[in-house]
Amino acid sequence: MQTIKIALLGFGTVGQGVFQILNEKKEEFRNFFGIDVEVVGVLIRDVEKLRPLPAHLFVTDRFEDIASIPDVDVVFEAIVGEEPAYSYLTYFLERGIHVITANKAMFAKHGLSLQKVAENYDATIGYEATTAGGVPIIKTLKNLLQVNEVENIAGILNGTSNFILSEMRTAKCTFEEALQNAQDFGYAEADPTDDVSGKDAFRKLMILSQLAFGRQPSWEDVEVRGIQTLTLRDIEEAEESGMRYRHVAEVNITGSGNLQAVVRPLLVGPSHPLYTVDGVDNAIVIDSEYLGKLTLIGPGAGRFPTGSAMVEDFVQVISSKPKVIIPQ
Ligand SMILES: NC(=O)C1=CN([C@@H]2O[C@H](COP(=O)(O)OP(=O)(O)OC[C@H]3O[C@@H](n4cnc5c(N)ncnc54)[C@H](OP(=O)(O)O)[C@@H]3O)[C@@H](O)[C@H]2O)C=CC1
Ligand SMILES: N[C@@H](CC=O)C(=O)O
Repeated sequence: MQTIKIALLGFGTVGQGVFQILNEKKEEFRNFFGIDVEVVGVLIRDVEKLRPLPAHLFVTDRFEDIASIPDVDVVFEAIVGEEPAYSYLTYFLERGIHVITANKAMFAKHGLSLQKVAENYDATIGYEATTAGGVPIIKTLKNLLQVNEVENIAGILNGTSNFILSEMRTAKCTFEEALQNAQDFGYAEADPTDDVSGKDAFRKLMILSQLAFGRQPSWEDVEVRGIQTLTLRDIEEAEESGMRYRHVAEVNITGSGNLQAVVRPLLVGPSHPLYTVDGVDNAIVIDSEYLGKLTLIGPGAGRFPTGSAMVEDFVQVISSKPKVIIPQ
């Protein structure tokens, strides 16, 4: 049986989710695809940290160690920030190694360039997990775009912000308490300022814009506001008047072909499609030419939803690339 060798970059919330799912699905990979899946190396930053990893598994803080493992087929990347992630992924793609990433800070800026590298070297880059956690927004948009022009995308793209707003409203906790809970659940970014300032939702919106419209608006033209200034009183007052705060990111194309985007807290009423979306869920409303409005809702962050999105990309890679699975 053929063995697919995997390297993991990052072993935090997301990396651990991927590792666990790959292990739990070993039998299915054997039965359905006729492959053995083996994690051959894990890159982390701090080798002193205790980790739930088998003792025999190769763990290192040196990229060169991972890069020199022979015959790696697929790399999962779940580290933090633009660099060194962009350089690492370029390195693998240029060697024809398939890459699956959850790193939206890197992908919003360098996604297009990485996709070109992947194409040039007959490799694949999967990025479902960069946007809306476990919600299959990237594959849905790709499908839809085969027939439709997209006109507008609007949604809740940051699970931490939605979780905080929901906790403040339902459990009456303070912003700080709710944020601490989101961090404890593994929803928040390493630097949660990115979540509550709207920056994380903005990056995801740019990834969606690139896919839906083939381009992004100029970043400096996009108004980006987060939820960090909302108080418990603001949220209570909204509730008293039958409204709820949602953190909404939106991009649309105008009649003259310009892109307009905005990221901000919005007051919505009961008839709004985002009114009932609570907790860590994300929701995206796509308005397109023939289909009209399609709404996707589901877990927008966390170990297993994000890990699942990455392993789904992996299945896509192994089932569509003949050079990964050599037909028997
Ligand atoms: N948490 C979530 O729900 C989601 C996260 N993401 C994205 O996935 C990525 C990972 O997130 P998450 O797992 O939550 O983050 P964590 O902080 O939990 O884990 C990050 C992991 O990457 C390692 N790491 C960080 N920087 C480097 C580096 N320069 N070189 C080598 N290893 C490094 C860390 O090593 P060490 O353990 O030694 O510190 C750690 O194992 C991020 O880009 C995030 O934006 C995407 C969707 C959802
Ligand atoms: N911090 C992010 C994680 C997923 O992308 C979020 O809360 O949405």
